[in-house]
Order: sequence, then structure tokens, then C-alpha cells
Amino acid sequence: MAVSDTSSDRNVSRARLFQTRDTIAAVSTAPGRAAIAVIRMSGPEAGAALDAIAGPRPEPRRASVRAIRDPRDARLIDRGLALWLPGPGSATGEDMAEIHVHGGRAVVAAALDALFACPGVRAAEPGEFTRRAVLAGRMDIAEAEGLADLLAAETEAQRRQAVLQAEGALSAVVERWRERLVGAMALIEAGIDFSDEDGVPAEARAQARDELEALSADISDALADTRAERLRDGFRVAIVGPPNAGKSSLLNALARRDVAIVTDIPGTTRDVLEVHLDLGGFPVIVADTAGLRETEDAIELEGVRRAAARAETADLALWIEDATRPGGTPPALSAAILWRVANKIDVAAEGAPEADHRVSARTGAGLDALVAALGRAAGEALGAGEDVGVTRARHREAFAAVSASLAEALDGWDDLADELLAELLRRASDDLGRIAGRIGVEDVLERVFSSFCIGK
Ligand SMILES: Nc1nc2c(ncn2[C@@H]2O[C@H](COP(=O)(O)OP(=O)(O)OP(=O)(O)O)[C@@H](O)[C@H]2O)c(=O)[nH]1
Ligand SMILES: [K+]
Ligand SMILES: [Mg+2]
Repeated sequence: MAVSDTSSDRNVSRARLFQTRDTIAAVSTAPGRAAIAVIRMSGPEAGAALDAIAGPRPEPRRASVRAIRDPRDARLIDRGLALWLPGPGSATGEDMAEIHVHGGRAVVAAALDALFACPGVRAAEPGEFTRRAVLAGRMDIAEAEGLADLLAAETEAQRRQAVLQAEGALSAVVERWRERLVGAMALIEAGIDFSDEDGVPAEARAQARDELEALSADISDALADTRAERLRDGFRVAIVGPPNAGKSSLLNALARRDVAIVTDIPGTTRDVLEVHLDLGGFPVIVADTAGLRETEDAIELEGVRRAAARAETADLALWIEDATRPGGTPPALSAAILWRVANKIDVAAEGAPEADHRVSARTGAGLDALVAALGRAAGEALGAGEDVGVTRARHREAFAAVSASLAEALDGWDDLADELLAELLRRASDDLGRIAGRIGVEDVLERVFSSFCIGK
């Protein structure tokens, strides 16, 4: 019995996908007015389309200035750079071309319109360039996810983590795990082949078991570490407290802009209002909420309910008190961390002695220290983005499935027939293979690429 290998199936389906290849084109820079817009093409007609709108074709991989013309009437659209990037050494593995035009909306629209008039060229679907890169083996699924995260990264820690995954760090860890698993499988399967009478020799079985126990522990550790996944989402902070304590004023001070309405009327804030901040390189989502109090007002009551719910699900709650009216008691929250913050110290320097932080949203006093502390708390909760780990639910599900198969194998170790054991390990190996798309690449393509934008 051979160690499982589905690479031949994979090649068949890849070949099938390659046979019906259109040439795709899209603007790859952000939409709207800009100095420059980059339009990319990929597919068998990319060279011909480039000749048609920006000929003569430049030397491979050399940027050349060209008149960009509509091939239907030779009308000049713009003057820009043309690049010819023949496959298979291109980003998608296919023939590719780029034109860099001036970034006005009408220029981009006219250039794209001219390209779509070329035979065999159509608009790219969201993520289709990256998808083709994956199908051509230029990049695996986990690396494509890293690339998506890199495009979405808003803070330095998110960028560090994304670039690691885009460069293949997660794929490499998973591949090492898969090799360990395959090694253990080989011990079992060799025994099935060669000892008809007695099953797998005891030493080989024991060695396989040790290896699988160690692997199972490594995977459990990875599952237990949620930091990488949380770094993608951000650290959630809820500002809660009695009405008029200055919660909305604090949100505005942290955001450095007028996000929330501030008045001296208690019960001003009703909805939960969020701002995304970059605190020391970490993504922090701060939510302002309605002041917590008993109320008959149906709208305010709903606000209070939302405030309490947000505080419950936050990573950290800031309980804001008015230092001129100390003595409030923060509610019991299940939030991992709760800090008491005394506000308005510009008018009551001595108030609220129990506070962890003393600030004035009005003058800014104490805010630097609060922001620094929030950044540190976020860093502890999210990690620095320097460790390779589970970054999304898809990985978590695959690792959990591997973990379950390994547990089943290890629990039943002494009673399971060798063939059943080998089958469980093969399933675990396939589930690991799904992370990078060595197995079942088509199954995960939709899920992975649905979050990409057009032109990526
Ligand atoms: N002196 C002083 N006044 C402040 C400070 N922060 C807020 N205030 C004032 O306190 C009043 C209430 O401020 P808000 O920010 O609306 O308070 P809130 O906690 O959001 O109130 P609700 O949304 O009604 O629960 C306003 O008049 C603010 O100008 C501060 O640091 N010092
Ligand atoms: K208020
Ligand atoms: Mg408010």
C-alpha cells in the first residue's frame, strides 16, 4: 500500500481548468482619481491585446512609453507605460501585460473599454489574478490568504503577520507537520505490506505512536493560540459608564476627530459607535456606548442593552467615571480586563481615588499614558505578528479535524486494525494538505477568493 498521494488527480483538474482560459483584464490600482492607474491582463491573448492598444510590443519585462490607442479607430486614449510579461515566469504563470496610464476615471474607463474590444479579453472577476497564480502553482492557498491580509493590513503588526504568511511561513510549518504524519503512516503501512501474519511489528507501531503524540501536542498548541486570528480582527475596547461621564468625549479624543455627539444632556449616546485606531502598531477597535442607567425611554433602554452587550464581548472595558462625582461601581463584566478611568481631572484633580487611569478628555491630560497602556494590552492579546499561527477559521477547522483524527487514532491505538489506523492518519494528512491547497484546492477557492477585490 502506498502512502496516499492525490497529486495526479490534482494535475488532471488543473489541466481541465487551464483549457478554458479567457484573457482577463482589470485595473489593479484603487478606483477613483489618482496620478497613475495600472491595468493588468493575463491569459493567452494578453500579448495580442497589448499589441492592439499599445504596440509595438516592448521587450519582455522592460517598461516602454507607448501611445495607448483604441484598436477600433486608432483614437489616442493616453500616453503611458507598457509592459510585456510572458509566462510562465509571470505572477499568474500565464502571459501577462500591463499598461500604466494616467489615473483619471475616464482614461481608465476608455483603456479598459478598448481592451474588452480585443478578441478573447473580458473583465476579471474579484481575486481572479491571484486565483490563477494559485492554480498555476505560483502560490499556494495559504500564501494567497496572506496576500489578501497584506492588502487589508492597517497596522504594522498586521502587516508583519500577513507578509510572513504570504511568504509561505504557515505553509512551511504545515508541510513539516504533514511530513511527520506521513512518516508515521509509512511505519504503519510498511507493516501492513510486509508482515501478513502478525500485523505491524510492535517497535514500528510504538515509534509511530510517539511521533503522533508529539505532533498532536504541537497541533493542540497551535489551536490554543488565538492571537494570530485576533490580530486580523483587532483588539476590542468598550467605553462604558454612567451618563455624562465623558465617554463620547474620550472616544473623540482618542480618535482625534469629532466622531460622537457630545452634549451636557445625560443620555446623549444611544447607538454603539466604533472607531478603528492604530495604537503602537496594533489594531484597536474602540466603541463608545450609551450611559448605563435605569430609564423609561424605550430608545435609551435599547442603547443601554447594546452598551451592556458590547461590554460583555469586548477584550477590554474602560469604566469611565466622572471624577467630580466619584463613587460609582462598575458592573460585573466577563470582559477579560476592566480598567477604571476617572475623567474630568481638569476640574476634580483629587476625585475617584480608585481609578487605574486619570484623564481629562477635555484637556488631554493623562491620555498619552492611557493610549500607551491600551497599545501594550493589545500587543499582549494579539501577539506581535511574528509567530506563525492559525490566522483564520478555515485553518482552525482543518487543524481541529486533524486533531480529532489523531485523537481517534491514539485513543483506539491498541484495538484498531492497522488498516483503520492508516485510514485515520490518511484523513488527517488530507486535512493538513487542505491548508496550503495541496488537497482539494477547488473546494476552498471560492471561500478564499470571495474576499478579494477586482484586479488582485
Ligand atoms: N471639564 C470637563 N468636562 C468634560 C470632560 N469630558 C467631557 N466633559 C463634558 O461632560 C459632558 C458629557 O460629555 P459626553 O462626552 O457627552 O459624556 P457621555 O459619557 O458620552 O454622555 P452620554 O452619552 O450621555 O452617556 C459634556 O458637557 C462634556 O463637555 C472633561 O475631561 N472635563
Ligand atoms: K452626554
Ligand atoms: Mg456619549
